[in-house]
Amino acid sequence: MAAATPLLKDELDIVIPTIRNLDFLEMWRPFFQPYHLIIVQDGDPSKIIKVPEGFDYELYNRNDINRILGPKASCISFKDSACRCFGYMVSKKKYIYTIDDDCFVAKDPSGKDINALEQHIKNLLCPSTPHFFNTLYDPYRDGADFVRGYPFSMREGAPTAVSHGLWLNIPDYDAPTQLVKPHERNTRYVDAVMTIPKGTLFPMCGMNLAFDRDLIGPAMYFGLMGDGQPIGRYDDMWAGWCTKVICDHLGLGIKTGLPYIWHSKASNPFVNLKKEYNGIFWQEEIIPFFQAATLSKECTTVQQCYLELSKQVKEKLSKIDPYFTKLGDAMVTWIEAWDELNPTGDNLAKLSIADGPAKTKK
Ligand SMILES: O=c1ccn([C@@H]2O[C@H](COP(=O)(O)OP(=O)(O)O[C@H]3O[C@@H](CO)[C@H](O)[C@H]3O)[C@@H](O)[C@H]2O)c(=O)[nH]1
Ligand SMILES: [Mn+2]
Repeated sequence: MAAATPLLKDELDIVIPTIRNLDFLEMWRPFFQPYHLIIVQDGDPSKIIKVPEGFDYELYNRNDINRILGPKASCISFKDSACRCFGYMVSKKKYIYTIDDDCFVAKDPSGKDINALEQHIKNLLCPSTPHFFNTLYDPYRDGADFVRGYPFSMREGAPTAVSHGLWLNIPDYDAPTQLVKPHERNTRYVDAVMTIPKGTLFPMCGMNLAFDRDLIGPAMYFGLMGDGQPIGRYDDMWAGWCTKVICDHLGLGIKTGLPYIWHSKASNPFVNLKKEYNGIFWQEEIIPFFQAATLSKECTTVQQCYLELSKQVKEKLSKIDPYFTKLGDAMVTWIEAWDELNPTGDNLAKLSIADGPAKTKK
């Protein structure tokens, strides 16, 4: 009997930011091999990244990013995993899964390998419930449903834009927490997927993340981080806060919980503290900004929402630090670059990327 075609095989790209050889793919081969990979090589572009045989991929290094985006490449971070968002921009697929190269296949309590990609796809393909919390968690999962008192008029749910997975072993802690709890490991496997309620922000981690690129792609800008910037390790957080405000405005859902991956390596907490330092103070003002952010009803596309948000960032956050003026401008550049690489309607003909990625493997 012919093997089943993997779910969304030709509709999903796997985006991996990296500074090292991608041996970790060997463990993911059973789950990832059928899919196309977009590898975003950070750091020194002259370094050769080895990719195991048998994977279909395209690889972009900094020279490629500069060649493809020209001056707009300034919005893509350098020497920070935030560079991964370039992969979202160049993809032509409806769905994206992004994973760090120190994340491996985890096992569920029965000892079975977890196909994280398959669970993310299930999360994305069924609705979310941002407008009314279901106390039995995801009502669309086998063995669950809406509980008594859940309005029948709301049981269709909302389209799911983001699936936020979690991590066993090394938890995604900030540097201060990691410094005081260096040996803490996450051993708790919680068998739940839940929708983050409308009006509630959350700390989005880019380590094990999937999203519907058609629904929310332009909001997944990972900001200006790393080299030359006063902040790092707030790339995914920034994208998550912008994305949640826009999802709430557009009536889209974000889920968190399963699947788990095995996060194998803790990065250096002292290095991380230097990267996070400003963010730890700034977020005390950034969060109230996003909590209060509203978008006008004329904003009906992600791009329109994002551009309106960028104006508010410059108006209301620049008092914290001039960095937010730069970030607000970079948010505009990101949208311009996104629309240039992803033309719709009459500007389709304008597309002329000099040539494709430096390296591809079919
Ligand atoms: O300069 C860099 C450093 C790393 N990368 C690639 O990015 C990911 C994450 O790197 P790493 O696992 O070393 O970092 P963590 O602290 O565990 O990552 C957490 O911080 C978040 C980002 O700020 C990240 O999403 C979290 O998982 C790896 O694939 C590295 O190869 C890079 O591209 N450039
Ligand atoms: Mn890591």
